[in-house]
Amino acid sequence: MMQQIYPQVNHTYAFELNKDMNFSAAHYIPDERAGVCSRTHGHTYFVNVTIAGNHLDEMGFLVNFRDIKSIINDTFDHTLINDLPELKDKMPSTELVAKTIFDMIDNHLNTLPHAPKVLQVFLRETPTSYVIYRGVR
Ligand SMILES: Nc1nc2c(c(=O)[nH]1)N=C([C@H](O)[C@H](O)COP(=O)(O)OP(=O)(O)OP(=O)(O)O)CN2
Ligand SMILES: [Zn+2]
Repeated sequence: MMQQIYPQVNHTYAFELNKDMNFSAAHYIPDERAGVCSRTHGHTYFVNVTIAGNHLDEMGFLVNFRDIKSIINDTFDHTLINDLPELKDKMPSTELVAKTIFDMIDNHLNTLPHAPKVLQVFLRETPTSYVIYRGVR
């Protein structure tokens, strides 16, 4: 799909996992300064999530790739992002969608006893526009 090299995160964890995926969704930026982007339009978003940790679960997984895909697709695929409760009262910009994905993955990882960490969410909205979110450190 996206066989692409993403910007790397410096860390000292023993394991690093990356999951690529895409989802289709519509949005609009409800501000006239956004110009044509204030009209409802669609994208095929491309996502790369970077997760790291020092310990694995009983299956030898840092985290199940399929769980990461489900968390994102079940929320965003074939939606109007403006209507999602996850972005209530927020603009559905690439920046805030990337942060929302990061926070959703972070919440899931915090339920796992071996405590992997999400380090980076790369979100491409168009062939020429993408955002990276790494959380507040
Ligand atoms: N900082 C941001 N700027 C813009 C966002 C955003 O989320 N964050 N979003 C938009 C629009 O939603 C639009 O979908 C993307 O804009 P743009 O990159 O201009 O898309 P194009 O395909 O038209 O880009 P070209 O390089 O001109 O082909 C706007 N800005
Ligand atoms: Zn857009």
